[in-house]
Amino acid sequence: MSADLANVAPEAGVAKPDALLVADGVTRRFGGLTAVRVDHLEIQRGAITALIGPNGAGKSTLFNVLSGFDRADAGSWSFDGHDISKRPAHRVARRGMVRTFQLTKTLSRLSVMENMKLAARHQRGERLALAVLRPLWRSQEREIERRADELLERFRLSHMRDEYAGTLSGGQRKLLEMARALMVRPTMVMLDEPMAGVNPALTQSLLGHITELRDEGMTVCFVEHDMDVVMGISDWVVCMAEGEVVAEGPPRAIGKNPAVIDAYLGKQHDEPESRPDDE
Ligand SMILES: Nc1ncnc2c1ncn2[C@@H]1O[C@H](COP(=O)(O)OP(=O)(O)OP(=O)(O)O)[C@@H](O)[C@H]1O
Repeated sequence: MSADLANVAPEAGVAKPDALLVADGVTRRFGGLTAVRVDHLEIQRGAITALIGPNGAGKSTLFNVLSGFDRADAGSWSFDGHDISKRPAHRVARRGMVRTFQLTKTLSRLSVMENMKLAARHQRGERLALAVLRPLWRSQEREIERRADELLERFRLSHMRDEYAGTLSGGQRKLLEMARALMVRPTMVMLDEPMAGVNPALTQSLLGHITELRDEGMTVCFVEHDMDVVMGISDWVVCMAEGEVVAEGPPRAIGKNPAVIDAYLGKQHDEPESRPDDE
């Protein structure tokens, strides 16, 4: 664990010594269902934070809201001291916070390189620039391509550069998702289940890439179901259940936290079905 987090109390909503992202009162409702109601959450700069919790806990919804891909019904959140609540995704990305997305059908029909270029344009929100600054755009295009090649090399996808993204294996897709997110040199990446559908050989490689990003100073927050992965690479773990943050702590302690056990097994797990006194 990074030394900075060593003295942080393992409590839901606890303050961090150097918080990059700070969220308050974030609520997202879908009809009658409150998918997210996070009172307070801080994400430590330069650390790997895992977001865990049972299915339907609200993890992806929280990611979507914080990164500007979904709207909140209430709440505010700041990134590096700047209020980014209610900002669209490309403005959040411009501030330095980017989330990964699974490759959609449309993206599968584009080449790996086209995917990389598209990520840069979308994250920068360049529609206006395209219309107004064509000459500048051409030189930007070259810079984008140079950056893309650099990242494809780093993630060992150079040989797939001109292939359709749809032909990539599950693990290669995850690498491409990560590479796409890095096109705009973010300070924080939010990875949604980066290991899902990845074979064990590539899992190691992906884990290596994630810790490498942290070691280079990037802040990483990821949603993950695989506890071995969580234990293996996170500096801090946040557990959600029914929309709320119910526990936080270092990975070695989180599995023993009663609130985490309750979240996964249901509160009734420690209540015997019938007590001897009842008889
Ligand atoms: N667009 C939507 N419309 C209606 N309900 C939604 C929508 N998105 C999410 N929900 C509901 O909000 C709740 C939280 O979902 P969310 O996907 O955020 O959970 P999660 O923790 O990411 O789950 P999982 O681990 O299964 O991906 C769920 O009950 C889900 O059905």
